[in-house]
Amino acid sequence: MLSLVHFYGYNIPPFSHVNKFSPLKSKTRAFGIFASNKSHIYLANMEQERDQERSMDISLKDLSKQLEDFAKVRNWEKYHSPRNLLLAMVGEVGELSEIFQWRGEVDKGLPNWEESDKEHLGEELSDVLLYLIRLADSCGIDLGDAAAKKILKNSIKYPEPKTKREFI
Ligand SMILES: Nc1ccn([C@H]2C[C@H](O)[C@@H](COP(=O)(O)OP(=O)(O)OP(=O)(O)O)O2)c(=O)n1
Repeated sequence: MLSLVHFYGYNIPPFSHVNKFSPLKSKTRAFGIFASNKSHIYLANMEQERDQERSMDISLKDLSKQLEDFAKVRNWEKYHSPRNLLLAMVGEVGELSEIFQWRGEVDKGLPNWEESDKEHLGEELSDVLLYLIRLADSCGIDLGDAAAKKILKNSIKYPEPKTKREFI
């Protein structure tokens, strides 16, 4: 994947590279690109498919590995202590809150928001998630496992309503 990406001069930001890319599919796509005059259409389709694959298949473990590599190659592991990561995450929660600050109540789906504001929101949500994953890793906590267990615990603490009346 990287060679294909580099060949076309794509500038891939650190967190958008995901390992879930089928070599078979990428070969098929590469052949499509070279075999056709309409290479820009194939390239656009390839980019779109890659976006879909990214959002569908990514797991906490994928993200955790990418974050580990990101810190390792920059020699940032020494800074990624539990306390520093917690503070960084809280800072990002502050940046996330600023997006909602002074807007009043916001409808679900954010129907009246500019696309650029939604993109910004996605970035700040990601920063919080990424630091959270890194924090959990730095504490030796398997976040996926812990979250699944917590959902189970919540369901025992707050059982499903048995009657419609209880549902309210
Ligand atoms: N020591 C660091 C610094 C950054 N990051 C990563 C995790 C976050 O996803 C993102 C945070 O980067 P910035 O501190 O530049 O924060 P923002 O992206 O929010 O930029 P800004 O505060 O300028 O809006 O980069 C990291 O892992 N470790």
